[in-house]
Amino acid sequence: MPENRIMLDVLKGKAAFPPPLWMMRQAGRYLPEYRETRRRAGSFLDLCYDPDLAVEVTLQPIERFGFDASILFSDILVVPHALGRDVRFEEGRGPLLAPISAAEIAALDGETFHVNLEPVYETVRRLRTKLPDETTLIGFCGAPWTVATYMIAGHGTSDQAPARLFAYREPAAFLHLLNVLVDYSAAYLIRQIEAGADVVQVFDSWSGVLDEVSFEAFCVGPMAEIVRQVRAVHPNVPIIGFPKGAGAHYRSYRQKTGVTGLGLDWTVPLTTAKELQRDGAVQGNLDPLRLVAGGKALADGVDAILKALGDGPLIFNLGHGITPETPIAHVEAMVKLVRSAS
Ligand SMILES: Cc1c2[nH]c(c1CCC(=O)O)Cc1[nH]c(c(CCC(=O)O)c1C)Cc1[nH]c(c(CCC(=O)O)c1C)Cc1[nH]c(c(C)c1CCC(=O)O)C2
Repeated sequence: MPENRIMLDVLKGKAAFPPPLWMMRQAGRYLPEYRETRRRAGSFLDLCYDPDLAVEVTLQPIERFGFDASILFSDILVVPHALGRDVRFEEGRGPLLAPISAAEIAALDGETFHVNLEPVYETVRRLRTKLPDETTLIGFCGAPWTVATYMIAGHGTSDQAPARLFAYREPAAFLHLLNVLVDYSAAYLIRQIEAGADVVQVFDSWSGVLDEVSFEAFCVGPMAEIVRQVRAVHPNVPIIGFPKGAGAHYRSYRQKTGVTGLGLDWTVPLTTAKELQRDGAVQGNLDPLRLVAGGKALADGVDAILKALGDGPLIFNLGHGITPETPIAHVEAMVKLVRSAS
């Protein structure tokens, strides 16, 4: 592995200034070239499973902005899809799944899991050969809790009430679902690493809707087990955990799961982020809407993060994914602000 992948140094706890920079959802609808490829692909899942097109869209933001890291283009819902669940993406409606029952959870079968995901592994292999040597390649999956919320409700919700109720009413079935997702997610990350991913990130986008006991049981426990399983095979590959909305739980999340890097959403105060940085690298946490607004809102947000966190191990990122309405000129301005900072 080349010495010059700056993000890997930061994940080892070293400070780098200006910090390495990438954006969650950096390949997406705010880019006209993404929309063009997407039209050629047919369905969204066709795009995820077509290595030619998935490589193409993964590289688009690297070619345009020269980010320090490239994230595999795929989706967290390919895991339930590869486990045989019906998953669709409808224009303007987001993901639609067949809601899973307790009986279907007991019958989940991963016999063809890796065969189904082979196009994703092929995408990772091709990416590692095509990317500039100094660009870090990030593989990813969804955290068991977040993936379970979509499997249970069948669609996105604002508070994940269906999954929370299911967890309380059907604890045994729910626990089994989390355990299945832990094992397959860990195996999926291991295969991505073997295909060439330098770092893996686990997205727990819905960890912020849980009470203390449930956060511990549904987010921390499963993530600790994923980290254990991945490290047992690949002890030196950094793992970034992004428990969005974890608030007061962020510190114990890192301590109990053992993640290398901690993704922070934009609501985490920078004084708290500074404290979290004492235990290792942090990633974040610009409000994506500052990037939509641009101008002073953007400059102030970037400046505050760099001032607070720039002298420690920081990976500059948004506090969640970039939104489709973001002007490209604002992304260019953000890159300039971060890279020219002194
Ligand atoms: C919850 C979640 C999903 N997917 C993901 C998460 C976790 C991160 C987060 O909270 O945003 C993760 C994800 N989804 C996608 C990536 C690609 C890599 C990247 O560039 O970051 C990643 C890392 C592509 C995508 N995944 C999706 C799109 C847009 C669909 C399209 O192009 O038609 C992209 C580029 C679809 C998707 N996929 C998902 C939803 C809710 C949606 C619909 C919302 C939307 O439309 O933005 C599930």
